[in-house]
Amino acid sequence: MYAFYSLLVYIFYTVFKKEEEETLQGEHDASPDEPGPVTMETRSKRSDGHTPRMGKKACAHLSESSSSSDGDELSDEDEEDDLVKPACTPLAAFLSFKQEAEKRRTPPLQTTSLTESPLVAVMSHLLSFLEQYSHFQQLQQQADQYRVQLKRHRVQHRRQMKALRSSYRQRLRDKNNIISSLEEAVSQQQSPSPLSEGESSSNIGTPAGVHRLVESLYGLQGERSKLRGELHLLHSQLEQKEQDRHSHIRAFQQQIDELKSCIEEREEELSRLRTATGATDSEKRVLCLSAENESLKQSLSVTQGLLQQLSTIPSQSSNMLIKENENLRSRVQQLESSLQQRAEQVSQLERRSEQSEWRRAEELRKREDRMRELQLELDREKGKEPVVKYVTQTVEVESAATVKQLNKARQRNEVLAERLSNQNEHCRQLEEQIRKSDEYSCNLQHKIAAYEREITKLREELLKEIGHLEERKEEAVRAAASCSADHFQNLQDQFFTLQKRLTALPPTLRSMKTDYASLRSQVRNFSEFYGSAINEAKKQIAAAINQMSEANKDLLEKYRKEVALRRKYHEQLVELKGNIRVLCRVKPVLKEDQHEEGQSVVVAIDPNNESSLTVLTKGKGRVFELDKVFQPQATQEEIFQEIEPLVTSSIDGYHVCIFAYGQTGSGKTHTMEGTVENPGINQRALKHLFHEIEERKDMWSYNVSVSSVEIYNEVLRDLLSKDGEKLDIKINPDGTGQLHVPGLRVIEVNSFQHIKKILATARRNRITFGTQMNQHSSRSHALLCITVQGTDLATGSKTTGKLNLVDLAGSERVWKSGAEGERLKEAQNINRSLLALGDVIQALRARQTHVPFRNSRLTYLLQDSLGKGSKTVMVVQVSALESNVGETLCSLKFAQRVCKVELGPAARKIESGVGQCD
Ligand SMILES: Nc1ncnc2c1ncn2[C@@H]1O[C@H](COP(=O)(O)OP(=O)(O)OP(=O)(O)O)[C@@H](O)[C@H]1O
Repeated sequence: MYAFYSLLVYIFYTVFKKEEEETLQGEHDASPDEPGPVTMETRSKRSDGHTPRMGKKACAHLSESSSSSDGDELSDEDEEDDLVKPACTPLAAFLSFKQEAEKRRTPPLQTTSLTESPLVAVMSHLLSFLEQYSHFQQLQQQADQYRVQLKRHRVQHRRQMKALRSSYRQRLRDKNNIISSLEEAVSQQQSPSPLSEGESSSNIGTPAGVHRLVESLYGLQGERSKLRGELHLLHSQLEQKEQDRHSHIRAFQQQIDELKSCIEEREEELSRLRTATGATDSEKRVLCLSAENESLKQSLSVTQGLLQQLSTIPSQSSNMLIKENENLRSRVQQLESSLQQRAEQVSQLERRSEQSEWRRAEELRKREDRMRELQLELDREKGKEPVVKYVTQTVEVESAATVKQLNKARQRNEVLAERLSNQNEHCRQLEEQIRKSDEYSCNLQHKIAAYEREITKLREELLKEIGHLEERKEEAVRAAASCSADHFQNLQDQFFTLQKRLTALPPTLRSMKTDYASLRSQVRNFSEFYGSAINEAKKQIAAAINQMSEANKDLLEKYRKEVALRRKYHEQLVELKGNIRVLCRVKPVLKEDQHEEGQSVVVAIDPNNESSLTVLTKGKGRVFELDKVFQPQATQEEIFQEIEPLVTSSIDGYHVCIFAYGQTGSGKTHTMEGTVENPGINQRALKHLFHEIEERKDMWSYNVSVSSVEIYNEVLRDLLSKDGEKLDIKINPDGTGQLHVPGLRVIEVNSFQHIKKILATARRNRITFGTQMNQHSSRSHALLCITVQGTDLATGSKTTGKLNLVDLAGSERVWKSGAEGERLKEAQNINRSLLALGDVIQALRARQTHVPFRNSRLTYLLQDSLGKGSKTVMVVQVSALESNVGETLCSLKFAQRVCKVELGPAARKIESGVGQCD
């Protein structure tokens, strides 16, 4: 390694030594007239500030050769000196590098981490550098020679030109003198002098004298024109010479430019090589700085372009913003006006609602007063049936009126709800619009922020550029001291142009600044105004929504109150009448029922009294008082209207039983089941049930389950199961004491459509046969049991309501129906179970401690619905025909007995979150 370094140092030393020797040799060999190549030493000395030998020689030579020249030539010499000077700088740098290398050679070699391959690389770089450098030197020398030759030629040419010019001028001056003297002479001859007047007069007087004078004058004039021609010729020659000189100068200048470009190329190559071979940091820095300078120049031009663009952008964007601002302002005004309209509508609705509420409250107060009066009257005259009936009728009338009013209120509520939904939709649209406006404003602010950033960036760049230019100016001023006059002039020109550009820039910047400031203030004002307008609009919308929701809440509250009141009235009514209600439906006389011609109708109904019915028997009219008697033409809907409140009670957690009783063929199945086109109580009740559940879904959640059984010949059968297995009635092992049927299929239903299918299945599975009295006689009691379990969403309390819909088998007189065999057995079982039902009713009416529920499957199964705290409705079906008068009387007598049963106040089956409280 040491050997390698020694070799490297030796190579360096040898190369530089050789160069020094060559330089010294060149110096000694150089003649004073022809300056030799400029050596490293001379250049280094020049760079160090010493008088260069070569410079001295050149100066001596030039001063010798131009001893007769004027001040212009001296300036040319200076110029030559300046032309030579820049070539010394790289050489000086290289020499300093060499000195450093020599310095490094002296200390002992340190341990180095260089391996063989980097050293080889360094050596190869150095060799290539030396090679390049020698080539560069040659080029420099050539350039110097060319420069000196050019200078010499130029000086010689100028001298020649000056000499020529002066000789021609001299000659011209001589000729002019001659011409002027001749002209003087001629003028003297033409104007006779007063001193020689006598002599002249004597000469003029002779023709020979005059002739001589004229001849001499002509001769002089000819000579003069000749001289003028010569002068012209000289002038043209001079011009030609001048042109030649110019062409020579141009050619030389061209050669100099080519050489300069060649030198620049070489210098660039050398700088590249230097960078590659590990040039000093300062050189690298210079290169980087020059590159940065170039990039800054480019960025300055880009910046200027951007500034020009930006000077136009703010005005455009500000116009856009102003337009947008106006649009948004108008939009906000529209929103405000629409909000005002909505607020007015809401206030109108509120006023109307208040008025209707006030009227309703007034009516309710009156009704309550009336109820109280009636109650008092009832209490006073308890036991007097007519009064009860009167009260009942009055309450019914009032209840019907309340129902109508409630329907109206419901319709009004629906309209209001629709309006509210419209309002909500509009509010949503407004909110959407506001949201979009917000987004747009946000985008604008982003754009403005981007502009701001760009402007700050540009400003920073501009300031940097100004600083850079200032630095360059200072550098130029510094360099001016050492530069030639032309170069200084160029720099000065550049500086002035830059200064002009700098002075031209601020107005643009100022205008841009003012534009930007105005735009920013506009945007700030706009965003403030827009933000406040949006906030105001939002507040108004929120207030309107609150008002609407308040109004809606009020209406809902009123509606709930109305419903609760209605329920209360109904309960009061039921309690007044007793918890068993008996309705009577008279079957219309159908063609198929008139087995014998001329059968008369024995049942009469008073159109003014809906609760009494008269049966003509044996010439006498027997009046039966029931809760309600329906005309033969009464529709299924009318029947259901009467039952509807009880169905609602089952949702509230009451046990309700609705059963149809009557002789065979009297229309029980028609009333309970109906037909597909004209459904009966079962379907309507379930429909109503689901409707009520839907209405209460905000406060309650319900589970509805259904089971269906038939009791045929005292045997319990599942109507929803195909296997027809016998079922048994047992006490529920859960300890509640309630009955249940193990193995009974209970289906949970969640829609009316679902339950329709279940009803169809039950109907299909029920046993029917044709009898003399009914072609499709139901030979069993059918029970449809609906259990409604409700959960209060607010409190968590649970209710369990039951709705038993019973289609009893028809009682029949065996002798009359002609039943035999199986039909006879069926009829006997049917009659037995109906008798058991009668016994139960009797026991309940008589308030016996023991009620024989277990005497039949029917009564056992209906125990829950016929017991205390239940609500029961019996629809007694009667035929109006004379042939059925006996059965009609029996049914009506039974119905009247049922009417007298008191089940006591109905109890709601409700279970709180903690325990059960019936
Ligand atoms: N109100 C009515 N309007 C029209 N038709 C009726 C009415 N009531 C009953 N009917 C008709 O009378 C016939 C017998 O009625 P339904 O089967 O309902 O009697 P029922 O009491 O159920 O008899 P059973 O006890 O034998 O089953 C049916 O064809 C039915 O359509």
